[in-house]
Amino acid sequence: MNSLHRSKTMENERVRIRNVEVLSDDWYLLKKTTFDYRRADGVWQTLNRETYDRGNGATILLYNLERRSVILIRQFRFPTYRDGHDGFLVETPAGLLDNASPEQRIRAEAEEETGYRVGDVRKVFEVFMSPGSVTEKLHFFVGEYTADARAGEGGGNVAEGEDIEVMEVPIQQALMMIAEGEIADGKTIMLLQYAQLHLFGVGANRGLVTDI
Ligand SMILES: Nc1nc2c(ncn2[C@@H]2O[C@H](COP(=O)(O)OP(=O)(O)O[C@H]3O[C@H](CO)[C@@H](O)[C@H](O)[C@@H]3O)[C@@H](O)[C@H]2O)c(=O)[nH]1
Ligand SMILES: [Mg+2]
Repeated sequence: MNSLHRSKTMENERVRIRNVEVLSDDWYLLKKTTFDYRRADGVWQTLNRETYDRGNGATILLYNLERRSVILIRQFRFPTYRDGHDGFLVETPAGLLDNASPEQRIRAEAEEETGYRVGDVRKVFEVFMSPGSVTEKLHFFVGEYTADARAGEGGGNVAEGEDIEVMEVPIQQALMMIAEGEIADGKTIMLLQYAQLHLFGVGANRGLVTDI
């Protein structure tokens, strides 16, 4: 049978959970699960997998068609601080859902991190960003901003250690930053490429950043 036509139930029958061990619950949840997995040839195999569970999240690209610009943030991301990287990442605003709906959460998060009050938002993807180890599903949005929609400074929550720089960047420059490795965050690259293809509407067929 073609893999596209397999039902979810049939696929679930291929997995039997045997044991779940919590390795750490200090901040979020790191678990080790032992399960039996039925391989494509029908043979059962026992596997162990660690999963890191921070819940789900949402992110948004704020864009302005007239100014041909986007809002990006820059912040220190400790896990990336190694192997020669300084740990400062240029990203789209994002936050964990904490039991709120993705749309509700991304509005609040965008304003907290960038200061911009967001009007209509559109959902564009729902994606597993690191499916080998992280349980999180990330909800992707785009929304227009205007200069007068800046309700505050943004910057994030100081008490939680957030120290966020807000940048208005021309779309062309943002795309160049991907090409040059200055933007190295998956969600941000996905949203900027979405914007290149579907929002700013130039260079879609040619795919060259210089065409924008
Ligand atoms: N004490 C402590 N605080 C932590 C820890 N890990 C994260 N925090 C704090 O938890 C807060 C989470 O901030 P959010 O803005 O809600 O989330 P985020 O870190 O920006 O995550 C977003 O981007 C991620 C990367 O793309 C996404 O994975 C995630 O879904 C979300 O969209 C931050 O204040 C951060 O300092 C930790 O281990 N210990
Ligand atoms: Mg955040």
